[in-house]
Amino acid sequence: MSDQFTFRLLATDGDARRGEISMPRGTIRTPAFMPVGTGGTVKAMYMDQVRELGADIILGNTYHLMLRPGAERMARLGGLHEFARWPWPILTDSGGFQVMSLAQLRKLTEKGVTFKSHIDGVAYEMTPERSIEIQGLLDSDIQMQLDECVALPAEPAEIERAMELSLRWAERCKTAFGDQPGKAMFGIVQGGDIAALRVRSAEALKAMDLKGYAVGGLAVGEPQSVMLEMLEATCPVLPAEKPRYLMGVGTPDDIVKSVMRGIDMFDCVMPTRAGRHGLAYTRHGKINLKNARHAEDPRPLDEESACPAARDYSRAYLHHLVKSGENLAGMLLTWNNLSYYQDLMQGIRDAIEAGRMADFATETAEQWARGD
Ligand SMILES: Nc1nc2c(CCNCC3CCCC3)c3[nH]c(NCCc4ccccc4)nc3cc2c(=O)[nH]1
Repeated sequence: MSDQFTFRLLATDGDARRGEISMPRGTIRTPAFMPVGTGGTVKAMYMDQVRELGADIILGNTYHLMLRPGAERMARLGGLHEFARWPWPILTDSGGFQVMSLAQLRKLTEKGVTFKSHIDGVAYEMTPERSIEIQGLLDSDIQMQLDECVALPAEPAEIERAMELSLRWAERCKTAFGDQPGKAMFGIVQGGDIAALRVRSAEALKAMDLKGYAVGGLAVGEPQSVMLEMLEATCPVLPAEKPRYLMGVGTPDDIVKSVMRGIDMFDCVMPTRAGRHGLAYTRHGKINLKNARHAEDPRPLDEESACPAARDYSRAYLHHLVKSGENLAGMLLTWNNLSYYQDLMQGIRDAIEAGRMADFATETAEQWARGD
């Protein structure tokens, strides 16, 4: 059977890449932003709205879904695509990052991590093998290896230990995943803020000949400059013909700068979480609709947007909804924010094809700085 997971480079502009991932469930245009659908839902959105905004792929969360409704139950219900009515590609994180940030009483050993559910205190063990098994039960299209991500700043010895453990877990995940045509398992580069460890991690993962590579261990408290330096150290080592996914990133500015250093895929809770907290992302920068200055502003967020949430509602109305705690506030602002992020990605893809990524970066930064 011909390989059903392919990545094609369509254009490059400096280190920026315009590409396309083809999978049985659909095509992913890169650079891509992947909306986060933690518990099988992109919060405050209907799935067909998410699709209409231009999302080719969404994220699911192994940690949340294994706790509720449960991986075996999800499989009995036909898998996550059927459950959530999203027939296109889904990428699932391995759960390790969420365990370390959400679960209680975590114990990490060579074998894996044991923890108690933050929902009902039930004890679980997550090993590389079980993480891949759960992602398979969810019928995930792109599965992430189980890894250990350390928060920064951290001691070099600690960063090295976690990086080397993650490499051993990558081997175990590769073995557990086996050969699943049409699906992919991505390795995750670790190494904290130490370039030499990043290079060692990337070289070792490259030797495993995986279908794609994530850069993890970033957006965990380090300055943007350090994150960008780590990308400059890591991306040149990764195979050019495989996709690169920067986990948990980020703001529009993070995304533009990371694309220019060779990243193809992004995920972040920012646009959805911020939307539920009254924050709007627009071409002119971030707007906090809680602020009283919007109370009588009749203008929409962005009259040139194709998204009704950005074009048809006054800031005064959005301010009212936010102050009143209305559900519609989170719905409209999430709709606006995801629309803005997908428009940003479309702008980036067009700019790379036109060989004008540097100009695009300058223009967008000027617009954000202008505010309104
Ligand atoms: N396996 C793994 N996952 C990581 C993640 C989770 C990515 N989103 C997963 C989705 C799956 C479902 C939920 C999320 C990260 N997220 C961040 N930063 C988020 C920073 C942030 C925090 C809050 C708001 C905005 C940004 N760094 C990350 C590093 C790693 C990593 O090394 N390994």
